[in-house]
Amino acid sequence: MNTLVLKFGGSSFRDPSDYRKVAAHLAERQKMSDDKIVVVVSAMAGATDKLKDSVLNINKEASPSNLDAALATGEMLSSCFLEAALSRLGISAMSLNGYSLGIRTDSGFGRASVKRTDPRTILSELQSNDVVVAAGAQGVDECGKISFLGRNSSDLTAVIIAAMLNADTCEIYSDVPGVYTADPHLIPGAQLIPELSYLTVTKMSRHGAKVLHHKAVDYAERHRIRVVCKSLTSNGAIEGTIVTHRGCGRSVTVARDAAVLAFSSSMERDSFRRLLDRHDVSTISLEDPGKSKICLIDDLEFAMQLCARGGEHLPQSIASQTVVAELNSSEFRVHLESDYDRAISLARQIHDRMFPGAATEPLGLSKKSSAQSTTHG
Ligand SMILES: Nc1ncnc2c1ncn2[C@@H]1O[C@H](COP(=O)(O)OP(=O)(O)O)[C@@H](O)[C@H]1O
Ligand SMILES: N[C@@H](CC(=O)OP(=O)(O)O)C(=O)O
Repeated sequence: MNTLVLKFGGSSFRDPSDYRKVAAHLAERQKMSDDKIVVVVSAMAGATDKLKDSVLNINKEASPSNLDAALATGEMLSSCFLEAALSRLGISAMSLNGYSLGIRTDSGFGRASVKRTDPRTILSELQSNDVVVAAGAQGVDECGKISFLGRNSSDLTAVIIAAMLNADTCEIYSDVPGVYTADPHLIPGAQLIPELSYLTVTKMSRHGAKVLHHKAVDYAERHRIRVVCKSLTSNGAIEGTIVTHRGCGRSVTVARDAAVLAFSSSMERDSFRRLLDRHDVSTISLEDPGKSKICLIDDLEFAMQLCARGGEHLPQSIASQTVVAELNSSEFRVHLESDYDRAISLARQIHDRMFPGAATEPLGLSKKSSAQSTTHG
């Protein structure tokens, strides 16, 4: 049995009517082949943040496992909505969530790591249904507690399921058709990159390009899965970028609200960085002579917990900055800017320099209105 694995992120579900649009697309796909479909969904846009705020408003010290159980409900609900939209079209569909998906994790709540996978439940549901709808970003730990794989990790769920089912391709749908030379919502003239290597996309993602999660790209590379980025439009699906072993693009990335941690010595910084590396927390190094800084674009809370548990020296200061990174050939040049608008104009200047003559109007809406310069990464 051949199975198609597709993923629709929160950007595809801004309104409840979007579930019907996605269901209609799946119905079309079904008509085109006899393949079964597994579709991974994220929570509706903004839902995960709302759930997190709600729990923390009730108890700002809610336990990580309590938070995970709450956040996972965003994807659970989304999968039920899509099941409803599919059955309305007469398509037999079953939604599965972390309790039944066959994804076992450790108990690292908040950013749990996958330990093993078991395709039996999905396969058995595919025997009696045409479509399985899987709630993204979740699994269960060895005690059967729900665990969240991390923010934006539904991409990872999709790739894990593709690997479980021996699918050779995983299609990731979002509100842009693929990976661009910069965020097309921020940078006029950002260009779609038709083919990119896993390594390049991972680097872009680790520096703030949200479109694909770096852990998903790593997993896809290890399991030889081709990732295809797509977008659903009123004229059907547009295929933008194929991620394989080929293609290295130049690009500019922007990461807002990154945490810049300053240590009193480079030894303390390096020791902290090694600790983060062991726990797979991405860091951006900043060549800043004498200042011993390191930058995290997310996972600050988790990093500080590791720091406390590991008896490491706490950073002397933590500042919030926007990181603008330019990827040229194999090197990153990193700029820090405390003012977001200035960071955006810097990113635009860099992009104009990289791609002279490309600048036009930004694609669609500008989501958000915007740098000491250091090298690296
Ligand atoms: N280089 C890039 N190429 C394409 N999109 C990018 C890039 N950098 C940032 N983005 C942003 O990634 C967004 C899509 O990712 P995301 O919001 O996580 O989608 P989803 O919710 O569907 O997973 C786009 O709307 C775009 O603003
Ligand atoms: N909803 C979760 C998981 C996710 O992957 O979302 P998205 O596919 O919209 O990036 C989050 O926001 O963290």
